[in-house]
Amino acid sequence: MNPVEVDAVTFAYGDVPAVDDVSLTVEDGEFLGLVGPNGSGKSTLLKLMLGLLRPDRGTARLFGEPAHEHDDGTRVGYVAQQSTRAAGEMPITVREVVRMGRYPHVGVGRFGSEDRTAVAEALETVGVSDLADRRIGALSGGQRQRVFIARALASEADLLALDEPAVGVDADSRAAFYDLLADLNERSMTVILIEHDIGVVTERASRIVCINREVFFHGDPGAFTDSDALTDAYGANQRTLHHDHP
Ligand SMILES: Nc1ncnc2c1ncn2[C@@H]1O[C@H](COP(=O)(O)OP(=O)(O)OP(=O)(O)O)[C@@H](O)[C@H]1O
Repeated sequence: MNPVEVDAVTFAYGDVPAVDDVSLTVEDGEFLGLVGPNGSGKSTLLKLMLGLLRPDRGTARLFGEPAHEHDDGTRVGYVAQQSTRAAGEMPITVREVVRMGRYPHVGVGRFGSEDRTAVAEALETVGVSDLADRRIGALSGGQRQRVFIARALASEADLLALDEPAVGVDADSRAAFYDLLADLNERSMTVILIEHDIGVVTERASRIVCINREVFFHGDPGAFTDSDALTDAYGANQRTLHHDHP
């Protein structure tokens, strides 16, 4: 079953159009890079895919269900724009953040040894076990992103959706973080990454979608680099679009 299927989705914030007639499938195990200029609708499209917004027209399905009905907190790990920065204000430890990933599984029940093991393994996988008892605010931006990935892993997510997760993080930590994403993807995690650094995405993603309200390109990274999609999308006057891409 495909993690994400959006069909002819259109969305506006009041009279501000954000996404126009976008159809897109994210297949199990792929690493999708979602790119486009500022304000081109990337975050909005991701929220539509995850059911955090409901389309004005068209349909969005998440693991086969209407996306907005998929609200049980499992299968999807979402790292929203700036969320790692906001987390810096939270007076809780790294381990506590990762434990939150178990809540959908634990429900009103007790946190058992299986849950503790899942948390420990998630911390280990992203390489932050030694920081587990530190306050999240005492971590660097790069370390914090890893903690959010660990939370998703602890929740046994099959899909990681990240909205510019590395804003404000130094170049070395960013590269290491993206390598971690590529690693997880190789171990069968489906990844959707919004990223403004085109180099980062074309190096690591298996497929690229470039949007500026509409889809300008959808295909493999090599073809994207060789195409005019980038210039078209970035140069587009949105009301007088002229392009040949589906
Ligand atoms: N909550 C909101 N209320 C009103 N308009 C919004 C809201 N969020 C986004 N928009 C508008 O919708 C359009 C698409 O925004 P969106 O954040 O999806 O783009 P983006 O490609 O993710 O941008 P960026 O790369 O700058 O983060 C923009 O014109 C933006 O100003």
